[in-house]
Amino acid sequence: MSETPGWKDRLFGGLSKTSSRLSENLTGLVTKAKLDEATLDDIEDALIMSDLGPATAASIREKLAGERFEKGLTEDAVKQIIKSEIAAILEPVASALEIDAFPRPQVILVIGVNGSGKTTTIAKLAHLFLEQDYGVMLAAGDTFRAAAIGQLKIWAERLGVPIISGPEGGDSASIVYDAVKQATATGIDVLIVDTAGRLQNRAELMDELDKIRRVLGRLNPAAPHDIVLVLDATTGQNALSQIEVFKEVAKVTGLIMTKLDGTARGGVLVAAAKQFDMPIHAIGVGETLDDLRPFDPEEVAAAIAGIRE
Ligand SMILES: Nc1nc2c(ncn2[C@@H]2O[C@H](COP(=O)(O)OP(=O)(O)OP(=O)(O)O)[C@@H](O)[C@H]2O)c(=O)[nH]1
Repeated sequence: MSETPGWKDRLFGGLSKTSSRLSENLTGLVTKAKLDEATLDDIEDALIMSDLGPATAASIREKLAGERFEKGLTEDAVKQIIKSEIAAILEPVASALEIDAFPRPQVILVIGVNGSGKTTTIAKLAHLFLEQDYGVMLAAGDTFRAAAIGQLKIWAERLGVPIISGPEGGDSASIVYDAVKQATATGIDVLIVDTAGRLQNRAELMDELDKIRRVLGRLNPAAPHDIVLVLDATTGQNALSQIEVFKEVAKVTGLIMTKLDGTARGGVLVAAAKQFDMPIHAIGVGETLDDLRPFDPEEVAAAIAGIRE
């Protein structure tokens, strides 16, 4: 897939708050010629304060302790090690959403709490698939609020893709059923379904998703193919608790982390990768359609560490 011009700028620009915070936290720590235990402790604390999570911070500390730093200790040398550790953590989980379902369509359910960036992410995903020449359809399965349905319709119109929707308070499962039928009949490759994000009521959410699964299963036993959880990076550690809960309640198959541009807490992406062995499909670094891409672990690690080569 061709890379959108400027993606690297968006990525590095988007993650600049995170990399600046990391830099600030490290400033002054790396002035000594030797890394003693106290300095290592301070660096580990700085990494935890940068939201990378205790496990990542400990593994970077271990790496630093094992280095000899023959050319003297510089902040850049430390950042290089942080970068390669982050890349090694992101590598196994970075996994683009592939459209390979047969029979078509591939059904992607998108879940996430209100305000997480779910609707915008659906539009960005649709844009990404359209760029790859796939036929895309949207389904407004989050019938809880009229505004959510309206928002998705506006995106569908802007993108020029069909959308199946129903009234506010309507039955999500029947909307999804209609959407799959129509998508199948019209040769759509990928159906992206907006679903409810009511974490407040787990039983209700679980029932609703179970019902969608049952109804889908009648048309295509393999559907839904993907259940993608959208997370707002600005919520920091709270994003991690959401993964914990949604993983159980909604059988999430992969993650998308958005709003990495709006926060100095982008390290939470790394914490999520380390803590949960779950595919991370893409990241969002802004509000426009081009601001969401599958990511290159090396590049994201460099952007978080603040090293642009
Ligand atoms: N800065 C930034 N803003 C984003 C990103 N993704 C989404 N947003 C913004 O976040 C706000 C909420 O996004 P929505 O897509 O409406 O979120 P939602 O989860 O569907 O929320 P509800 O409609 O409230 O349920 C909007 O103003 C988006 O433009 C991102 O990657 N970066």
